[in-house]
Amino acid sequence: MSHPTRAPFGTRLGALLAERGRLCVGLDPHPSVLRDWGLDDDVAGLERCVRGTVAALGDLVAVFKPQSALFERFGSAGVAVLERVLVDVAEVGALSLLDAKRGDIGSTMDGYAAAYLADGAPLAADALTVNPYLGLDALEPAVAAALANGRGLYLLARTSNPDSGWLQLAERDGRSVAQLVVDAVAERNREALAGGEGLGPLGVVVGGTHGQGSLDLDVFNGSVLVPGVGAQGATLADLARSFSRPGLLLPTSSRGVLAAGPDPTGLRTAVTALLSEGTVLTRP
Ligand SMILES: O=C(O)c1cc(=O)[nH]c(=O)n1[C@@H]1O[C@H](COP(=O)(O)O)[C@@H](O)[C@H]1O
Repeated sequence: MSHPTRAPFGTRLGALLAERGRLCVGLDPHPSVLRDWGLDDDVAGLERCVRGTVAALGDLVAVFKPQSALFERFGSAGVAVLERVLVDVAEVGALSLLDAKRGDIGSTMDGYAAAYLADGAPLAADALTVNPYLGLDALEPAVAAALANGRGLYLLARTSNPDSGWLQLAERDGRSVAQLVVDAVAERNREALAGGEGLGPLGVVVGGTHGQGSLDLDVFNGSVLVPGVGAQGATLADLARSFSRPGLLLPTSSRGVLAAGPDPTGLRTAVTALLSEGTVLTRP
């Protein structure tokens, strides 16, 4: 059942991507980013960087992805900035994807679902990255909360780090572990969509550094978040060549975009260039 006042996540995402273009900007306020912006590596610097980025790009970008770790490193004061920037993202009409990669046994996952996916929670986001490698049963509370509240989840499938294949390309019955995640997500989306068209509420993460590789996305019915664009070396043209269905992709770049700051015009120029480059991702 969807939240009465909020359309399903896939519907909201699809509409916004059609309007603004297919790009997610990661809010990863590393010490090096703050230094390059001429800011101190403290809570005031953190706040200037992330809120300044959303203020500069809020009308251009469909999705912002704050990286929780880089706020948590300042303790409760950093988490307060995360709360504030989640509100900023909502106020500019973009979607927030909180990158916290949560995953724990089901009873604890209830707690994470209450923290990030419940209406009224201070850290509630439109979507959350989650780690399925404890087993899909463990994620059930998050799936239930997301579906009930018109929010989304992105499950890690094939991550961008160099050795992710060590686990994620191991095979069971001829399918890679990453493929098992993709197929399980597609099945849940089919149930959630109940015969309807469009994107389901659950997405997967596939690193752009590896490309599609042996993954089969032919019948996938959700958003595919693709990190690794920019600082990790992938380009949107690479993605268009590598993926059989580039129209499913949500490329995300953090340091690659933030490097153009702090000047708002510089940030907007960098994002406008990526959005126009992103038109190569047109196949459905
Ligand atoms: O889930 C993610 O966003 C993610 C998955 C993955 O496989 N690789 C990956 O880099 N990420 C995140 O995407 C961001 C990449 O940042 P940049 O390399 O600066 O663009 C970081 O916040 C990572 O934690």
